Amino acid sequence: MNKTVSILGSTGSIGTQSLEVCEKHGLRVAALAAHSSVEALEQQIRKYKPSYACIYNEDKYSDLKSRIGDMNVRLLTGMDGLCTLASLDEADIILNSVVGMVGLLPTLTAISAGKDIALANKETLVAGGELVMKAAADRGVRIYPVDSEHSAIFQCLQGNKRSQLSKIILTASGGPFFGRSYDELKTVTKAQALHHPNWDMGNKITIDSATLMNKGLEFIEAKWLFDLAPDQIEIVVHRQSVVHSAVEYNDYSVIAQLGVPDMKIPIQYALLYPDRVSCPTGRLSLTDYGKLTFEKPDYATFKCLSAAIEAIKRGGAYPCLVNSANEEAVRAFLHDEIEFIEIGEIVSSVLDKFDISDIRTYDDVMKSDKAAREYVRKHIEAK
Ligand SMILES: NC(=O)C1=CN([C@@H]2O[C@H](COP(=O)(O)OP(=O)(O)OC[C@H]3O[C@@H](n4cnc5c(N)ncnc54)[C@H](OP(=O)(O)O)[C@@H]3O)[C@@H](O)[C@H]2O)C=CC1
Ligand SMILES: CC(=O)[C@@H](O)[C@H](O)COP(=O)(O)O
Ligand SMILES: [Mn+2]
Repeated sequence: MNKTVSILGSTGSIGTQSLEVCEKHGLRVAALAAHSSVEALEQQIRKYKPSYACIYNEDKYSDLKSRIGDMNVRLLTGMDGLCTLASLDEADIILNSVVGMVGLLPTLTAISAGKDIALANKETLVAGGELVMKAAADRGVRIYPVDSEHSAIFQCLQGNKRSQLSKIILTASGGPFFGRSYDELKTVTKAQALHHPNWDMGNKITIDSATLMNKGLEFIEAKWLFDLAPDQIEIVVHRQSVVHSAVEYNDYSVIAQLGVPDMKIPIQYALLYPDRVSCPTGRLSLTDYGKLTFEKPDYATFKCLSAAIEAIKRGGAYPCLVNSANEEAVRAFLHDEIEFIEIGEIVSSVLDKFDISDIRTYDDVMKSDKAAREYVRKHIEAK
């Protein structure tokens, strides 16, 4: 497996698991990037000896630079640095696992450079899905999904005709608050929201799972990755996170992908596609689970989910607006500025506050992003 990988977001949940996969299969790590985690990035640079590293936060640059003075690595910073790592000559594939729509420009840069992408950063496709998919098609670049549900769908498509797909079944764990009423959600705490039943992930996506915004983002991500109409996507709550998603074909045969809830499986499939070799994880024992359950989501209680679906049905800038509003609302919740219940209120209010506008360029995305964030910040300050 002599592939070379550039990892954006290497100190996070996906990034560290990707490094385990690289180590297990002898993939070379050409580049590592983080936002501010100087110590963790220093350790990774010492261990993996990349040619390039990037610390996005410019205030952390000199600290990291002095720590790694003895290492033969080119250290960069800021968005220019991140984009350099996204388009490295020596990388065969770029793994984008930064969090948030800040990952969009590196994704577009990787595509311009003709680099295949293993994409975990779902906000990229939510904010700029049409731009990304068109650019990838024009440049002949492959986007391998890392998100577990999208990897499952991608796996279920192998060996079948895309033209004979009738719909996909996108599974959702339901998060820590599945079954709670709207009133019950008013008193949940940050610690409870950060406790996902099945997955150990970064804070932002863990909150998204609790509000079910994650499933809304994944609905939009699936629309773009697999060229689906919204009515071809059915969301099913499956509490055990063993069936990672499924595809129904025209003959009503449904093909699903199953496995233990461990991101190393989809990460490895994206990095080593189409090879299937031993993964550093456990085996699935269906008899240990005994029972797998499937239920309908509660769209009225989990307002983020319905807002995201409405946004992609309306199209234009709406998916970007709900995503950016969510990023700001989650940031505020994590900083104890708002309550959990307000995240859904804020995200859905965006649909009434902004008129439809087109997204034709990266600058259009950034304008909508700025407008949504300003709106949310003012809303929170005015409280
Ligand atoms: N975790 C999971 O199991 C899954 C995650 N995803 C998606 O993958 C992405 C990453 O999630 P996750 O790993 O959980 O998140 P984490 O918060 O654990 O990690 C985020 C990583 O991105 C880095 N980062 C953030 N912003 C920047 C930036 N501007 N420039 C460079 N690096 C940056 C962080 O650095 P630092 O440490 O310095 O902050 C960190 O390394 C998200 O989009 C998420 O939705 C999808 C499916 C599953
Ligand atoms: C592991 C992964 O892919 C996450 O996106 C996961 O799906 C989150 O679980 P939820 O189904 O609770 O959103
Ligand atoms: Mn997922």
